[in-house]
Amino acid sequence: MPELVFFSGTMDCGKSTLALQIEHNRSARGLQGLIYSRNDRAGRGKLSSRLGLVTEAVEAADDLDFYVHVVGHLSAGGRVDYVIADEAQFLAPEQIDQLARVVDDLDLEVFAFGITTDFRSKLFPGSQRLVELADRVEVLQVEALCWCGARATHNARTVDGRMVVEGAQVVVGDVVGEADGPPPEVGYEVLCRRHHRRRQTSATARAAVLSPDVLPVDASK
Ligand SMILES: Nc1ncnc2c1ncn2[C@@H]1O[C@H](COP(=O)(O)OP(=O)(O)O)[C@@H](O)[C@H]1O
Ligand SMILES: Cc1cn([C@H]2C[C@H](O)[C@@H](COP(=O)(O)O)O2)c(=O)[nH]c1=O
Repeated sequence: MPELVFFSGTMDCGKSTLALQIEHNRSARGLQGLIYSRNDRAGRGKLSSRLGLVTEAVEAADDLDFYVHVVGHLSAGGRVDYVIADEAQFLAPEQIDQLARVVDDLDLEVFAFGITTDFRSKLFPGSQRLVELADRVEVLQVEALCWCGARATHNARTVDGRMVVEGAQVVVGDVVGEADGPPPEVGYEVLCRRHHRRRQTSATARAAVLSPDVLPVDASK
């Protein structure tokens, strides 16, 4: 039976890479997929991975109806064996319902990839609907790590290097590492829950080590 599968995880845990691998393995066997993405860092109409691979994709704008689009493709004589939707957290809940309809009414596999929660650790509406509707939710096997070495489960946003918990839900950007030079205006860092709650990024942890007189943790939190 075809399924709606939600591959979820933090930023930078390999979701887009897996999407490209699923696409590669299926197309190598002569299957044809429709690939969608939204707000990919590489630009409109792209699905890109940090490993350097990139492929063309249909940009899933607000007004795209997935069911109508797939049916249109089939009606025009196109072949569709499966559907891939990357950056699915940015999709509207109704678009997730349309993906479920593609599975149920067109008998096609749908693989959706996205982060579950935003920088405030709140569900994205698209991810919430995926958790509600997916046949399976798969957590990526390659764990992203917090600076402390624990499994990263949360996404932090930094503005000018400082972690923030207020702002627009959607700001396209990338994770920034210690070797990446001065912080960009808006960056992201994956953290474990403990350090997300304490708002301790790698930069603040480093600063605390350099200033041992400063107590690192507010015990009331
Ligand atoms: N230089 C590198 N060498 C090996 N693996 C890398 C390198 N750069 C990135 N990666 C891998 O790629 C992953 C990010 O892949 P990507 O598909 O872009 O993530 P996501 O879509 O989840 O944000 C990293 O977690 C890491 O495993
Ligand atoms: C946490 C968070 C992330 N985003 C953006 C930043 C990136 O453009 C994407 C995630 O892409 P990835 O391939 O999973 O790294 O989402 C956002 O807009 N708002 C957030 O809170």
